[in-house]
Amino acid sequence: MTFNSDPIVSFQEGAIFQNENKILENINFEISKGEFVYLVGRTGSGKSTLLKTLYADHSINVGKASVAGFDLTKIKRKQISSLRRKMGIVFQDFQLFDDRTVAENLEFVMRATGWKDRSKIKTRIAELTMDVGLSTKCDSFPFQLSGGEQQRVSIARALVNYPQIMIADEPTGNLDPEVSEEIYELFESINRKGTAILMATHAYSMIEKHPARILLCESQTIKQTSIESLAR
Ligand SMILES: Nc1ncnc2c1ncn2[C@@H]1O[C@H](COP(=O)(O)OP(=O)(O)OP(=O)(O)O)[C@@H](O)[C@H]1O
Repeated sequence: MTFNSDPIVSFQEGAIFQNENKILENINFEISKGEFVYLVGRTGSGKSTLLKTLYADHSINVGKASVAGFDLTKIKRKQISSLRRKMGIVFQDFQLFDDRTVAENLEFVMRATGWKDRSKIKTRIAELTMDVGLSTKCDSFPFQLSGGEQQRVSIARALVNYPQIMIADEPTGNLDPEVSEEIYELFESINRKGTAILMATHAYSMIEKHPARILLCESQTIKQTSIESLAR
């Protein structure tokens, strides 16, 4: 049996621009399959731009950059949906359809990504809502849910197609500490089942409680750091 140990994310000498402005350069890092990695850095340091680059919402033309086997420097528009099917994306502001129930929010993404069989869709929705602790809320609308529950729906939506990596951009930015703790625990349980996670966050107290490798956006590049250096 051959074991494929290629990293899920790999950058070599990458540089990312916003129009003609350089946002990040000398980007050199890898994320292994199944790894949990934090991305930290001051406001405006380039975290969101890096994450957008990973899901091909922002282009990269300098250096080497790949995610889940896709070369981001060469990716074609028509390949982007295949790339995104290998990743789950979670935002700070949930981005749910307010006029659809939890089940309908999930079904919408499933149908948009090629799911057709009614009974398979139903079974997957039951699994997903169970995995994120929302089994009893399938028929609720987002406005009937707490912020933490809404974020659980968006995490379930990101998991629909069994992603190899989840990209989360400040997923607890709108949540209080107690609820944030539950969301971190949920990400940890998803990670234990084998999905890599790259999470941008400002919540150092959460990193202390849930340690993992930390990448820092600083001085227009990406460095590896530790919670001890950040706390100084
Ligand atoms: N659409 C855009 N057009 C022009 N400049 C942009 C755009 N988006 C981001 N920038 C600039 O790129 C730089 C990096 O922004 P980015 O949003 O990636 O930072 P961030 O680290 O995610 O910040 P935050 O923690 O506040 O989310 C900033 O200087 C920002 O002003």
